[in-house]
Amino acid sequence: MGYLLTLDQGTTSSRAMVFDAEGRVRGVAQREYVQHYPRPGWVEHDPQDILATQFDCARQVLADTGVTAAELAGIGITNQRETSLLWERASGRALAPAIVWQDRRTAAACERLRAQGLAPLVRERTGLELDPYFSATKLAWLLDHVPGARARAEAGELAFGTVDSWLVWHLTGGRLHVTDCSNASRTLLYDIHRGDWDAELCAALGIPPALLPHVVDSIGVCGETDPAVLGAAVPIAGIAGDQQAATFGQACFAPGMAKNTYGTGCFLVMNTGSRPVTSSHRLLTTVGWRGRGLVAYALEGSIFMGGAIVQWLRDGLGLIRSAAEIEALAASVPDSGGVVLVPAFTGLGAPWWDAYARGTLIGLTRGSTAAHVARAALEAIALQTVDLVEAMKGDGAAPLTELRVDGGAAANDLLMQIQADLLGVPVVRSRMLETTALGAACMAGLGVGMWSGTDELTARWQAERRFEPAQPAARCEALRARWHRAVERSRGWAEEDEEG
Ligand SMILES: Nc1ncnc2c1ncn2[C@@H]1O[C@H](COP(=O)(O)OP(=O)(O)O)[C@@H](O)[C@H]1O
Ligand SMILES: O=P(O)(O)OC[C@H](O)CO
Repeated sequence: MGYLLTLDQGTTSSRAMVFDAEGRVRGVAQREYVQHYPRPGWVEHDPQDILATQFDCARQVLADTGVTAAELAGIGITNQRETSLLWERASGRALAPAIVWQDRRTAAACERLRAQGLAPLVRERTGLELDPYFSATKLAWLLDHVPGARARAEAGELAFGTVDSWLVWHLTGGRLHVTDCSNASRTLLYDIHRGDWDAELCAALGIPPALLPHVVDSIGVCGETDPAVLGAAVPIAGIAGDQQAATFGQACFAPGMAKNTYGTGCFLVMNTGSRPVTSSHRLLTTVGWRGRGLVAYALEGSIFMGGAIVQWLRDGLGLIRSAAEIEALAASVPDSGGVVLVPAFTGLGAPWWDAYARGTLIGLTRGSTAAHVARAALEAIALQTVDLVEAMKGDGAAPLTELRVDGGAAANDLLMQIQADLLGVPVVRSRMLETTALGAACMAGLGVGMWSGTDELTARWQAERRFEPAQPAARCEALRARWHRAVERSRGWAEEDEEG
């Protein structure tokens, strides 16, 4: 009974990991799956792909490690957030592709809701922006476009969920329709102060409450799996959105501690303690985690394109054959030669929140090369992060003494050095890069009482490498000023109605 299994359902891949009682990784299995871009600005996943890749990974990692389901003390689930699914309660069948967090099809709907004056109420109750990023307008779109869905939803025949709910539904053979408070806090429908769904927002956004899952703690047992899925009933003991889980996995337990995850997007999350802090710089206020006596809120800066820029250089432009190749290409030039890439491919998130911004490559000259574009791509990831750190400072957060980092693109040493230079504070890469899965494992470990508290987790956290700032501040200021000029040029570009 000494093992924990985590399911980490990410934007581009599903992963499963087995941890032992000391928090050591015993095995990992990963499967990429297909991204669908049916129209400009749209991003979809096949709900069956999500299930199949995730459950395959779970079975694979158990087989590889020789750990049986009966030896699992608990399961921790962590997931790409906001991505929205609608399914039939009777059959568990999804009625449409999942609308992914990056999808912009509801930009015009958000615009209309803003025009009705809804934004201040949304911000006050949910801590979020009225942006297509979040779940509720995606769900409303599904209800309006899947034939008969609205009437069936009103009749209680359908269920909505973010990816955690979808996984739990199928892990429990349809017995449990739940989401945890961190995922709920990304829907636009959850009052983060009262800790419950908000009837007024549901009405304003056209969401029948009968669709919504029951909200549970992030830490604690909420049910157990159907033995048919993994071979034995296993307690589901932790659930959290992937960025909250990564914050937990980075042991950012004290207020003021922050981490940045460089995955598909980049997500800077700062623990603000047991009370929500309101941002005046368009950062999000979100639930960190709750359960077993712990409560944390967080300020978050969300960037839609992080490592995904590197994927685009690989798949869209063919400039590199693998993500890792970008480092050598970008390092072959001392700077970007004046080239700036604003990766507003799916609009801009914090602190701009411009659903109509689009990708902009500017400053090209006859001397510009693929290497300059590669360097501009890495700089863009780092410059977006600097904007978030500045916004946090503006919100009264104490200046960061260091930034803890993780995620796939954090493996890139050049990117990490550029980040430290531009931030002017050390960037510390944790030994464990899979902090999302680790965070979910820790939550599950606390949830089943295998671990006593966060002190144990803090003691286990280790840095792998520290990147010290090495560039003069004046040069960094000049780069930021040029970046902001380019951002201005990217804004408000898409004018066509992409709602379809
Ligand atoms: N060496 C690298 N340099 C820059 N980006 C990288 C590197 N390795 C992976 N990436 C990027 O990291 C992302 C994958 O990170 P991951 O944490 O697995 O993302 P997610 O959880 O969002 O699926 C991809 O977008 C990929 O392009
Ligand atoms: O799958 P990731 O790691 O890119 O994370 C996605 C975020 O949860 C979206 O908010």
